[in-house]
Amino acid sequence: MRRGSESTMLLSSSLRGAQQVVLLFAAMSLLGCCGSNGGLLMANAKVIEYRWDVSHQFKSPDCFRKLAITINGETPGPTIDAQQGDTVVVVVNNSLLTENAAIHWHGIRQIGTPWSDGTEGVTQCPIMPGDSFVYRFVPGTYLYHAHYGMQMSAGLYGVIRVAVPDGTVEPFAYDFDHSLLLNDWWHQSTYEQAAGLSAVPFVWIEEPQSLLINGRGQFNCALAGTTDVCDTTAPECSPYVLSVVPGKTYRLRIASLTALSALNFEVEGHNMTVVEADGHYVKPFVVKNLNIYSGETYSVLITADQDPSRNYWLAANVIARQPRTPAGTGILNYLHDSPEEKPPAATPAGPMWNDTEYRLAQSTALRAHPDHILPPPATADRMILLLNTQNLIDGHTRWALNNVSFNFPHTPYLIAMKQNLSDVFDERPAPETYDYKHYDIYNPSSNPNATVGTSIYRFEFDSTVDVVLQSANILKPNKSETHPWHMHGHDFWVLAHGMGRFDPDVDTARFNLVDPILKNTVDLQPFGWTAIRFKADNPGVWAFHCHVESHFFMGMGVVFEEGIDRVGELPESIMGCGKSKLPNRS
Ligand SMILES: O=C1O[C@H]([C@@H](O)CO)C(O)=C1O
Repeated sequence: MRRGSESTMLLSSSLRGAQQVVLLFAAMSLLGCCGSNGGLLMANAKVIEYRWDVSHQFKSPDCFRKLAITINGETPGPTIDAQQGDTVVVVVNNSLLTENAAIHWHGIRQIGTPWSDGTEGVTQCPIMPGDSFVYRFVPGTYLYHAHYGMQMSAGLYGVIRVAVPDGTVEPFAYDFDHSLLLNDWWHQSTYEQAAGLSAVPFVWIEEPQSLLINGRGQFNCALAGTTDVCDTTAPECSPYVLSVVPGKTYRLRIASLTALSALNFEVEGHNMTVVEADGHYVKPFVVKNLNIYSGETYSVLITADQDPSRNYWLAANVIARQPRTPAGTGILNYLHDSPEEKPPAATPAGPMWNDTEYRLAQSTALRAHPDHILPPPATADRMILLLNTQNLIDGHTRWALNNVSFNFPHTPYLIAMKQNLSDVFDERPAPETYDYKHYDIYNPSSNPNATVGTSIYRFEFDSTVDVVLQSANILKPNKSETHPWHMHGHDFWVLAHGMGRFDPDVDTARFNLVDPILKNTVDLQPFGWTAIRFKADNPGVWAFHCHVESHFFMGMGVVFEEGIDRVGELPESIMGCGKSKLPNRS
């Protein structure tokens, strides 16, 4: 079982160089080894080194030219391909001319290496020259992306695939393995977007211009008004083509790093069997359409068993918000002489965007694979209710949890706590609940004011915590939104989803304690609630936030701490900003 079988990093880097940060990942053995500070590399373990140069480049992923943040000139960046037991070394050269960077390894739990999580303001200072980090991987499908400002939607992202060790059999079989990374894409720069979100009056980012499949989309250049910046014939924006051999079975690792959009993905004419979610095996179930929220990964199996005399669409459609973006398309290619030949059918339109019941049905269908169930503790030591609201603070539109909108300090919490720095964050406990008996989730709040805060939730080490996310009406009447919540440093059990107001006296009876799936990202539906449980067993400080980049930017997140006294000496490499840089740190 994956939880508890991870072990601690064993390598550190001696590499140093101007503008370079060295990231080391050690994927440790699952096979019964390793206490919390030990670790053996598997007999056939490899060290895989990646050298990444992060820079601004003009790119045209959807045919429209725009400044993007790239890795080695590309967006998405390279796929990290490793096998459990391998050590992955990523040497990052920060060539952004005027910006820092931070890269979060999304889904990697960082047990024993909380400083390696890559979250600016929470676990580390932004990437500075000469830093070195150690990371570890467990098998599954994960993601990496910027966790600094709004650099994620500028293109700084990619996929991590960790294969099981040789000789380990997965609970399903396939012939080929492909990754499909889904993104949404705006033509406005993220700097303009951030300025608008912070402005009074508020300027919303609106819906994306395009949806991308593996970094490729097709914007209708006629709408751009000028051919100087938009060229539909640019090879960069030709559709992504997945070529298949009739009769073969494909594992598609479908991953979403959208900045805003929830998506529905389908392969025209082909059923998909869902077998993995967020790095955990699921009880297989068949779908024609897959809902996927930002920060989630799924593996599905498809068999190329359809009429081989034509091609088929790969299609992603916006759901959960009124779509103003055409489908993102690619081609499933049976015709090896004409890989880009358009399929002879209309682009799949996906389900109704506002069919919440349909989305809820998929979310509740996700169960742990019968042979890979790790049951949750039967009871929790603490329950936190988090009311998600949109608020006005001094005229600014913000998101808040229990009326506190998160504003993270630029001295990372992890460093502040280990170094006993004072005045970095509000040390009063963050609010545990809200007035759930009386709060009307179906109407805009009668008092939209909230406060901005930096307080956090502190857990007793190894305790069991339930968090219930409650969504509510936004500032406008008759509207509530969908939020994908992502937790750093942990996988959590998804105990239940429900519609309406969560009542702890009644709804805890609905918790699935038998075969809940472990995930790191979960959807919260409009006017609904989602209950999760986790063990506070990973010493460190961890963000838990809405994975909609603009919502996190507008305060939609909280911070958890557990076992800070068990965190070893911090590597100097993570320090180098804010108060932690000062020689006199008290
Ligand atoms: O945070 C958001 O702000 C807008 C809207 O609610 C206010 O214009 C929107 O759709 C969001 O998701």
